[in-house]
Amino acid sequence: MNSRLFPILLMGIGVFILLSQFIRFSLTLVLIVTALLLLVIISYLYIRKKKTIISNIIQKQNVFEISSNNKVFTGSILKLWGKLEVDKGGANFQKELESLMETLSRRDVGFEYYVLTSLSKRKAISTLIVIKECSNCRDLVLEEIENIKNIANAVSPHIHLETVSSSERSLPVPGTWGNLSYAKIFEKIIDSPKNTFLPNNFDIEIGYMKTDVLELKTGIRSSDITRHIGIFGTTGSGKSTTATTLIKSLLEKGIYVTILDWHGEHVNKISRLTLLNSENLIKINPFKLGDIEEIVEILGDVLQLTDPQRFLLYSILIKMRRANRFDMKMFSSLLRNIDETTGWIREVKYGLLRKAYLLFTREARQLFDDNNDKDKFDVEKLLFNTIIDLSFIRNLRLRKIYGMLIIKILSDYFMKNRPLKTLLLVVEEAHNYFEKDNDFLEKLISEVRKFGLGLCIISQSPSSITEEVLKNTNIKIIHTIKSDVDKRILAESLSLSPSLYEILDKLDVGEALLSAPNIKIPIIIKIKGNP
Ligand SMILES: Nc1ncnc2c1ncn2[C@@H]1O[C@H](COP(=O)(O)OP(=O)(O)OP(=O)(O)O)[C@@H](O)[C@H]1O
Repeated sequence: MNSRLFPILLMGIGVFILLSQFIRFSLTLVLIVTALLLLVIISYLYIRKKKTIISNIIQKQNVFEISSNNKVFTGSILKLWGKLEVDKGGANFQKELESLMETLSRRDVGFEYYVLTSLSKRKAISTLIVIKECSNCRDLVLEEIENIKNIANAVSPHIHLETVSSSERSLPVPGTWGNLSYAKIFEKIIDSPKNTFLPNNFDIEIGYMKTDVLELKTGIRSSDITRHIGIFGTTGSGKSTTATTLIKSLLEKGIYVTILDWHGEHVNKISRLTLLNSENLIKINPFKLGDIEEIVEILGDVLQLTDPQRFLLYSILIKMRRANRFDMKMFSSLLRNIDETTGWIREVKYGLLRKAYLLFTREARQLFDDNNDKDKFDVEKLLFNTIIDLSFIRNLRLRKIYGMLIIKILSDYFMKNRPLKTLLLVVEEAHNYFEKDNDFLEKLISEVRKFGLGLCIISQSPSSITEEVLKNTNIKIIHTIKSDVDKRILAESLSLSPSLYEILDKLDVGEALLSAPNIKIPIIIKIKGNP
């Protein structure tokens, strides 16, 4: 019991005895009054004891002194910083902090240590509070701070301790709140996107996004795939794996996929897709396919024809249509029989013959020569859900022509038939097709979206792809990019913030920057590995 209770009790009893000389009290009244008196005194003392009264806080030279219930506590506060040495990353701050706390907890020098974390305005700061019950002991506290800094140097070399100077803001002293356990983190800006930016409206899951506290599944909307997809990244950064993850998710949703596989990378990776290669190749007759101008555009681009040579090619194709003959022999004979009325025509004719010679080679005939005059084939049956392995076509220009003709067949089919189905045409090594301004491809990419055909353009060299095509890929999945030109072009097309631009060449394999219509700002995600 409190030492002040006895004098007060004695005083109360004395007053009562004095009064009892003048007034006659009954015994019961005496007992009741005494009990009440005792109750009041005990309650008063109990309430007084429960209250913690901080009467004074003084801060001087980064050392504070707190007077609380007639006791004095002296201490200091140190801010925790993570130090990263350039070119020597890999510091595990959390582990180092734990070693520091463990070492401090073994110290028996009368100090107490608290790690206190404040969270405000998307910023978290952790501090180490060093405190001891003592008065007039600033020097002792300063000495202990020096000791702690030396300990930190030894056991947690990447943690820097900085004394916090006084501020206008007052916070409750931890001890007054009981034995709380505090989180341990360093000062950092929490850069996780605000709730409104989180990509939660997706139905095609492709990976997850890491925030400071959790991993959030993330993806794109299947309804956006006709707005075209671009997957970019340096060799080995994870492009094909990302495409495979995406394709498998799309197939599960009932969306059709056709892969134009330049290097045969996808062969055997997706069992649900039929493989087309040299064994079961579909022969295509380029002279028979739709719009003559587009055929001239495709052949002219690959064979690098001059404008007069394109014109000559155009006139030959018109003649083939009129004669209703589309075989290579007819093409060859019409070309050879062009009147050499002027030297200029002769020059153009032999220039075209020289360049078109590629179309008469054995390899070309295996791909294009279609003598049986069949002008229709079942596009859905033959081309939907297939991997077209182009790697067996040795001549790269023939490979490109064949790939472009497949793109044309599919786009014509969607535009003419509007099949109420959605197909994603995956174009691996897309810079081989979209490398220069090509009216056919530019027109195609802006038009086909309305008809249910989406393109997924995969390339390690976005700077080689025409700007129009890059602009038209509304979903971009960008793996690490090392070349400055490529980084700049992608950053400009997405108006990236300087911090995201800096990250572009530092992403790990499988990590990517995702920009899509279902998210407000680009985010860094980890793509699911091959499911
Ligand atoms: N999301 C991922 N998770 C785990 N591993 C991955 C991931 N993405 C890629 N990898 C690994 O990285 C390697 C290269 O991946 P991938 O072939 O997809 O890269 P790429 O960019 O297509 O390369 P290239 O341009 O040479 O074709 C593979 O061995 C793959 O296992």
